Parts: sequence; C-alpha cells; structure tokens
Amino acid sequence: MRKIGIIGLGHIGRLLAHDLVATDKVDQLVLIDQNDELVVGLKADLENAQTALSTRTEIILQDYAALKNADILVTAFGDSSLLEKQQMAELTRNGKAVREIAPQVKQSGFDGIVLNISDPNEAITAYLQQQLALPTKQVIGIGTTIDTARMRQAVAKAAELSSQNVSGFVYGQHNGEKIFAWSTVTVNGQDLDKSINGHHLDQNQLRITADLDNWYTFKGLGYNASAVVTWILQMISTILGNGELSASVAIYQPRYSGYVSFPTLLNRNGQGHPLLLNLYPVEEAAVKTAANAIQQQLTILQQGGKTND
Ligand SMILES: NC(=O)c1ccc[n+]([C@@H]2O[C@H](COP(=O)([O-])OP(=O)(O)OC[C@H]3O[C@@H](n4cnc5c(N)ncnc54)[C@H](O)[C@@H]3O)[C@@H](O)[C@H]2O)c1
Repeated sequence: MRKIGIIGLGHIGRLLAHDLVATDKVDQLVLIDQNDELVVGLKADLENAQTALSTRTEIILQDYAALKNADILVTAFGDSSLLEKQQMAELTRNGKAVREIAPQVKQSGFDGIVLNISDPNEAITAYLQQQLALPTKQVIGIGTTIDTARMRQAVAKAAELSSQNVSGFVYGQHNGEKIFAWSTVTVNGQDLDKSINGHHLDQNQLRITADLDNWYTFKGLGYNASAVVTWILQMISTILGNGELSASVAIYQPRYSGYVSFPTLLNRNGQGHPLLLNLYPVEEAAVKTAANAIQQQLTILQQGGKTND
C-alpha cells in the first residue's frame, strides 16, 4: 500500500493532493493543515473528483498518528504571501511551524522519506532533519530543483531546442546564493563555449532569462506551484519505484558539514550518491559561501528565531 502525507495545503499542497489522486499515485493520503475548514473542503472536493476515476484513494484528515507507516511526507507549510515583502521572510515563521509539527510527526513513529518544499528551503530542511531526528538521507528539500529546471529551459530556448537536451545544475541556496554552475552545463554533451545549434549563448543573459521566468510567475499568480508539484511527483514516483532520478536538492553534504543544494541521485531510500562534478574554483567557493549562509539561518532557527538585530 502506498501512503503519503502532506502537511500544508496551500497552493502547492492542494495541487499536489489533486495530482496524486488523479494520477493514482497513492492508496492512502493523509492531509494536515492548521486550517480545519480548508482540509474538510479539500477532502470533499477530492472525493467528488474521484467519481470520474476508476481508482480510489482513501483520504485521512488532520491525523498525525496516521503518518506512522507513511512512505513519504511532503511538507509544504508556510505563508508564501510573505515572499512579496522579502525573500527570507518565512524563516522565523516556518521555524516556529517546524517546532509545532516535528514533535507530532516524531511521536507518530514516521520513518519514511521527507520531501520538504517549505522555504527558506535548505535551512528549513536542515532544521526539520534535526527536529525529526531522522537520518539525513531521509530528509531532502526541493532546493534548487526548480532553479535548475529554469536554467535548463533558458539554455534550451536560446539554443532553440527542448530542455531535455540540456544537462547541468544550479547549486547553493534556492532563495539566496544561487550558483549557476556553468562548468556542469552541456547541451547534448557540448560545452556552452561552443556554438550550439548555430547560437552563441551568453551566460549573463541566460541567468536573466531563468530568473525572469520566476518573476513573471510570481507577479502574475502571486505564487508558483506547477513546476514544484510536477518535480515532486517525479521524486515520489522514484521513491515509490525502483528508479533513480538526478536532481539538485537540499541534502546534507559532509564536505560543507551541513545542508546545501547539491546534485544527487534520489532512489527508494531517499538520497543516493551525490554527483561530485568538477566545479570551477569560483563556483566551488560560491557553494561554500551558500553553505555558510544556510548554516547562519539554521543557527537563527535553533535559537528559536531570535536575530541579533
Ligand atoms: N523551494 C521552492 O522551490 C518553492 C517554490 C514555491 C513555494 N515554496 C514554499 O513552499 C511553501 C508552501 O507554498 P504555498 O504557495 O503552498 O504556500 P501557501 O501560503 O499558499 O500555503 C501554506 C499552507 O501551510 C499551512 N500552514 C502554515 N503553518 C502551518 C502549520 N504550523 N501546520 C500546518 N499547516 C500550516 C497554511 O495554513 C497554508 O494552508 C512556502 O514556504 C513557499 O515559500 C517553495
């Protein structure tokens, strides 16, 4: 039996719940949010939707104990409207949420894989791992997965190809020190310093295009959800199946003694082998800077959200 929990049913959580039910990825779905009316409404809506399906998902509401034998827990709590004010505005707010949520998850005996979406992603993932006291391989954040996807798309658009032809990763910190690691980026095996499909690609322009995609989505919708949910569904399929997926996710990296967004393989155990690619020294230094910034945020969270200013 495939069992998944989602904590936080805002833009992301409710779209994910719908997609899991509609694509028959889950037998039991545990839905938890601080807003009781929201979860009751969502359950009714999803059950109505199932009248058009030949599959059935059992939906369980507001029951932390039901997470005990869940395979995966997706955390998508927060208040994404705060991002309009400041990129890191959710830090202390979501730190408090971790202190409310983690003891209840821990008490359930949950021992599956956590996929964290809540921001600031790397620091909240690290804090969740500490508060849940689960092995680091089992607590993964979406990290710079979407930034990586946007980078690949920017390259693909400029080269007039589809993004499946592009490989490479964005490292570091999703809402902060993002490192577009050009040393890792290739188009069908070709480096970017060569002409690609007749186009000479300008890295500065590519970065602007990738960031603009995020800006347009946020300005138009006030949130972004489709890309995140689609990638999380891929990760869920990988964890529940036998495959491996490479993604730049928030993982514990021993070489930085902490969490940072770093390319790695995901598999049924959660985090598999990290991809140790040869970065340019300047990229390597920037990843270290990002890891330090994440560590500083983690320290703020560990102190209960109190900053010195
Ligand atoms: N890393 C990424 O790529 C990425 C992309 C988009 C959004 N995000 C982040 O994901 C999170 C969710 O985004 P969203 O747009 O769905 O947010 P949202 O504001 O629409 O919804 C958040 C939900 O979490 C619930 N919640 C808050 N605190 C809770 C608690 N203590 N216990 C239970 N439920 C709680 C709220 O009631 C709300 O329903 C945010 O932190 C957002 O910044 C990350």
